Amino acid sequence: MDRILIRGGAPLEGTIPISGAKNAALPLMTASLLTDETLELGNMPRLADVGLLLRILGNHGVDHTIAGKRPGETAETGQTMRLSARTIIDTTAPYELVSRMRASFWVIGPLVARLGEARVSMPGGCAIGTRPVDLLLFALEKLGAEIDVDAGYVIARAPKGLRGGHIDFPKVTVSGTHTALMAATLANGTTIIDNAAREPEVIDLAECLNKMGARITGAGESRIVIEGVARLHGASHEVVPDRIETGTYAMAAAMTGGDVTLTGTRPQLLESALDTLRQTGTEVTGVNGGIRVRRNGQPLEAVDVTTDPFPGFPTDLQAQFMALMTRAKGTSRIRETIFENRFMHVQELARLGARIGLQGDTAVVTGVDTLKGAPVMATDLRASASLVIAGLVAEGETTINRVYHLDRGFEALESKLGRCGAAVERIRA
Ligand SMILES: CC(=O)N[C@H]1[C@@H](OP(=O)(O)OP(=O)(O)OC[C@H]2O[C@@H](n3ccc(=O)[nH]c3=O)[C@H](O)[C@@H]2O)O[C@H](CO)[C@@H](O)[C@@H]1O
Ligand SMILES: C=C(OP(=O)(O)O)C(=O)O
Repeated sequence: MDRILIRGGAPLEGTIPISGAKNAALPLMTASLLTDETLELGNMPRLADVGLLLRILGNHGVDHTIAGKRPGETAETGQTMRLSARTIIDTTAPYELVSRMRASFWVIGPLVARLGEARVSMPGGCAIGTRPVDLLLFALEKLGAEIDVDAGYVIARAPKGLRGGHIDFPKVTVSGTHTALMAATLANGTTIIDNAAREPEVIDLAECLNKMGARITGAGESRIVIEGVARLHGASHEVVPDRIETGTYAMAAAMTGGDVTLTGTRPQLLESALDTLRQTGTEVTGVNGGIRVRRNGQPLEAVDVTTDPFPGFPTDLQAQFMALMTRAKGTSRIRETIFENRFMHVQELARLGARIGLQGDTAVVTGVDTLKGAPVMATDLRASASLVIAGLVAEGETTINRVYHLDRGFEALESKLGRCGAAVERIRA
């Protein structure tokens, strides 16, 4: 297994291009199942999760091509992918593939909407929590699907097609909202989603679906209305910039006392996280085509944070912010409200000398003057990023094991950090 070796100490200085969002790319790819025409997706990140979803879609009969390099394209810039689900050859998504990535379960909505049936393995829990799919199934049932669970598979059937309905989510869920949106586009009649997730990735999916001929209004608000249509057609869409990658490098710049411009991204995608960063004493400004993050000499102030659905502080930046707070002046309380077990980075950060105590859903972080390099283990995707951020300022060498977690969601991490002066190197197994 590959490892990442970091020699801490250098402030990050320079420009980092931000990739297309993993968490938009994945649902957009599953949307290709809704039409027999070609869906073209630009600004697609090169990530392990994208590769795995291609395999899952391929199993259903989706053909794909990845456009050759365009002028100016580098390993750090997005690629263009074309997906064609002309004929669906299999409506089953097998355990072997679905168990490796939760988002692969999301094929269920498009499959049942277009073909009237889907058989998808239960995704199971993961390191950050149990992550049930009850609300996705609740949404499909509201649209008239019959749901059975047999031998670890969810079977959704709607032989006469889905019909519009009222989906009032008892809890905000991104995966539930994606599923409801995709399924309702081809349902007969009008669907109202209440308490919908408002994340930028939901807006991106809705915009792409509308380009494919769907009739969706209100994405980005708590109520989304979908007028069902008989069929969707091909379209071309650019994936929204990755706000989590943006926030991660913003925190890395703040941690190292550097000066970094993040290009190809927008402050509006992560206002809450950027405001929090400003409260730490970091200068954050919108610049033409990106965001500049600078901290020169001033100490980091401790700031309390609670994760929340968008527009709140994202759970996917909680670990990275915790890493930042390990070096702050004073004590920061970080409360996680979305996932019940998203604190596995705590013990790994402690190996580097961080002082963090856990009180139920809250981590209490007391800033220390120095972190010291050590071997650490990546436990999940964003936890891995927190170890990178800590490693960038730790004295000596930090080796991060189980890098495959990072490869799920951070495109070209070593070269993006390396071009800003960080000593980060991948040791291939
Ligand atoms: C691939 C992707 O886009 N992943 C993101 C997505 O995950 P995901 O879409 O899985 O997260 P959800 O918003 O659905 O989950 C939010 C909360 O609702 C719960 N829940 C969800 C569905 C359900 O049927 N029942 C239920 O109880 C979850 O366990 C969790 O506690 O949104 C999360 C919240 O912003 C992010 O952390 C993930 O990075
Ligand atoms: C938790 C994440 O992804 P997933 O939902 O695919 O596990 C994430 O992107 O931080």
